[in-house]
Amino acid sequence: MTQAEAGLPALDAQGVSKRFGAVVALRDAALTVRRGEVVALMGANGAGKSTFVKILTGALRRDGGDVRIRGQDTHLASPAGARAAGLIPVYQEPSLIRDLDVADNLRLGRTPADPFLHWVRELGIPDLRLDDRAGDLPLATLRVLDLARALAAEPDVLMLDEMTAALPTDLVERVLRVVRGQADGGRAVIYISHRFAEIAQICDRATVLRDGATVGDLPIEPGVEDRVVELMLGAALTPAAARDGGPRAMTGEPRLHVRGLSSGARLADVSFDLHRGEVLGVVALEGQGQDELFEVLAGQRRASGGTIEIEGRPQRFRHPADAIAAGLSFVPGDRADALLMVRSVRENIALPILAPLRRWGAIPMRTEGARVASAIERLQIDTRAQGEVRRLSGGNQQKVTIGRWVAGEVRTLLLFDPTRGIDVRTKRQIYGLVRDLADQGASILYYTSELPEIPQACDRVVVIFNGRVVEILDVAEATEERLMRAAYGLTSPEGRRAVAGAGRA
Ligand SMILES: Nc1ncnc2c1ncn2[C@@H]1O[C@H](COP(=O)(O)OP(=O)(O)OP(=O)(O)O)[C@@H](O)[C@H]1O
Repeated sequence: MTQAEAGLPALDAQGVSKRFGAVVALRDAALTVRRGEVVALMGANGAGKSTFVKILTGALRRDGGDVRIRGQDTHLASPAGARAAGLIPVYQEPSLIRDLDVADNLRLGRTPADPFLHWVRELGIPDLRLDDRAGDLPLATLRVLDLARALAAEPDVLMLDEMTAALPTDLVERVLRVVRGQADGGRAVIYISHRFAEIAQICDRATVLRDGATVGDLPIEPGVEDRVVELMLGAALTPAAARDGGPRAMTGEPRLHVRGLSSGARLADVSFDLHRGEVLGVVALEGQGQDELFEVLAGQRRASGGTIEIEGRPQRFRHPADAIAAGLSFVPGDRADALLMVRSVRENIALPILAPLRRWGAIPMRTEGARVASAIERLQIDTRAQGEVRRLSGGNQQKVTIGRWVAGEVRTLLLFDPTRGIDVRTKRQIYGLVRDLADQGASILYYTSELPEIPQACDRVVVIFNGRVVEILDVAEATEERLMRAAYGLTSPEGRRAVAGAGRA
């Protein structure tokens, strides 16, 4: 690199536009990033962030605008061309081919194994084997592997789209350290996220997109959050309504009674009760058995021990249909598992409504239509590209997975990290929805990788460590510090007493 090049922005994009048929995804997007900087790219769901990154990495062609790399006007015609120019992305959805093992995936992407494995260890996954089949790995691991692959390519400009959204807190910390380290080592980073705490921790500036246009570029300093939200939404966000009444008294027979549940190597011994009208939070670091717990409850994986009772009746699930028939509705963390990608928003939301109605002959379209419309409205799903769900922005796809259960009549909802990739305003709507469902008598098990969500949405919280429940707390006592300590296996006497109580049949 010449000295003149070194002084120029690593990447400078101005006036970028892009349409998909009638949908204007970008009108006037601009972004500049220099070496040594982490720039946050922010915007509400559907603002155009992913489209912008795809243009900057050659995955999509822009309709108009200029892109300069180290001062050179550039037409990025393909992902390979962008890679050659040093622009490397990590997208929202895992990119490894599920049917291949890790080694074959590396070969396919021409990723050198040694630096890849170095970054995998650095990022906190010490036990990865190259012969692991990608499809058998948890979503969080797949995301970290995508990042390790990008780092192994030694990017000039690293672009991370919702990198931490599926990660538990311990992995998030490592990722943030590594990403900041990249910039401190002289690289440029573009960081898309809906999490302000992370942005405050590692970013230098925030560029804000609204409806496809850049509307602000601000240095990160104390108090910038409100200004960013205002720019993102075009208005100030009304303060979150305080939860009224505190946790309700949990009396009577629990709706879901789980005792000594175990499965595979990770889920060792989990017991808890979930009551009617209750939202029970689940907190755990990566790989503590939470994935297995939800899979067993959803009928996707067999329990090797323990019991599940629903309203006093013992259950044994052999298939997801058994869990659904027993009234358990599962929203998985990986939306690719939940959605029919080439079907419409309406069909995806109507799926569980139609299944029971079909048994009675003709489908009453009006009832279905009204329920679907109400779910779309309540979750503010952006339906500009509603013909096929795969064309929606990531956050809007996530809303469809939740809308499906809001539109139906849900009794027990198993939510696994439901706000992954969801913007700040819609997150609040989801907490409100979860509370409304509970007020109407639904029971909700709510795993979240974002601790600040617990007081917003939950009545009580169980913390799982090493496949076991180590602490059960009322939300009033569940400070972030206490939850983190418990998540690392450092529990309190009160929490241990509550766990001992739940262990009694
Ligand atoms: N292939 C496509 N065909 C039609 N419309 C599309 C396509 N890809 C994106 N869009 C539309 O472009 C708009 C911007 O989407 P984009 O994914 O860039 O948003 P985003 O800011 O990344 O949102 P999120 O925070 O939800 O990930 C959305 O209305 C989306 O539906």
